[in-house]
Amino acid sequence: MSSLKIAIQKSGRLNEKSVELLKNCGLTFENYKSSLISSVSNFPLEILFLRDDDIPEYVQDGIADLGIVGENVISETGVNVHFLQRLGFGKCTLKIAIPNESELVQINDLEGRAIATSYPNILKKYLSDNQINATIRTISGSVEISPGLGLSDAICDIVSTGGTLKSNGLKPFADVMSSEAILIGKNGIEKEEAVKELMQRIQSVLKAKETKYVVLNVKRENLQIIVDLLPGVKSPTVVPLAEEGWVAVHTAIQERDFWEKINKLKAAGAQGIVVMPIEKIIM
Ligand SMILES: Nc1ncnc2c1ncn2[C@@H]1O[C@H](COP(=O)(O)OP(=O)(O)OP(=O)(O)O)[C@@H](O)[C@H]1O
Ligand SMILES: O=P(O)(O)OC[C@H]1O[C@H](OP(=O)(O)OP(=O)(O)O)[C@H](O)[C@@H]1O
Ligand SMILES: [Mg+2]
Repeated sequence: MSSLKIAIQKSGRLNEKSVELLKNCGLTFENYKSSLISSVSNFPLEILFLRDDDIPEYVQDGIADLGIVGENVISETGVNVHFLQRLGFGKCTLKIAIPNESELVQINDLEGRAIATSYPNILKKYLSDNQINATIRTISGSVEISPGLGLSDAICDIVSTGGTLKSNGLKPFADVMSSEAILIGKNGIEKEEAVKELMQRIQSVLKAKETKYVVLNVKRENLQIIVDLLPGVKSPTVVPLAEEGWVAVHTAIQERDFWEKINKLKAAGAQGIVVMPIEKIIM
């Protein structure tokens, strides 16, 4: 069987999580920083380590079959690729930001102003959708320093914690797009058996990540309240404890419901609650 090729970021914000995801899918490969291509020994896949800006076009042109890249970069390059899976990491927002002391109040106030960005195409579309004429100054990095240097009145760049804006005396002004890492494929690749297999593995890893395994002890008389709170993947496993009248309940709960459920479980008499990560969930 000929190998598929997947392009991931060589270094930077998405590299570590992309490698971790592929390893969690059971793929075995060398991850030397110096090698730009690595073969997976137990799956028909080669990994190309690239600058993230190049990944969408490599996938569109079929040089790579698959890629992991930020939605922002896909939009900026305007490629025609297939979105296979949102991956839940690399979450950020592309925002317009202005100096703290700026007199701009609403987005229409950007009319006639200069905005520095590494995302000229996304910004151009945003401005045109909002019928604003502004000058776009394209720079490739360290965008946040440009208002301080007198190069622009505003910036359009990626924000996550907001720390970089703050330390450069800027404040958020408008949200342009939200983004996360996406698995993309060249058109038609989703029909390949190996891609289906890889997608199934990725989905089971993602599903496991958002779920926790919970074990707790409860008096049998309170069991029904606990079972009602914990539907589990199918239904909870209930096993008797050595101590008469007590049972252990094993189940899975969604990470997002975690604290709310844990407090309700404690209120319902649950004791010795142990919460564990899950590696994979195969449905
Ligand atoms: N602060 C952040 N928090 C979360 N995700 C981010 C953050 N900054 C960037 N990202 C996401 O990670 C992607 C890669 O960011 P990074 O800063 O590593 O890009 P880069 O410097 O252009 O890398 P390359 O050297 O590959 O061209 C971005 O396109 C975006 O999707
Ligand atoms: O809101 P924050 O959490 O501060 O993150 C935002 C910063 O993160 C990204 O840069 P990165 O640190 O990846 O460096 P780079 O621009 O050199 O790629 C982005 O370009 C912002 O500058
Ligand atoms: Mg880049």
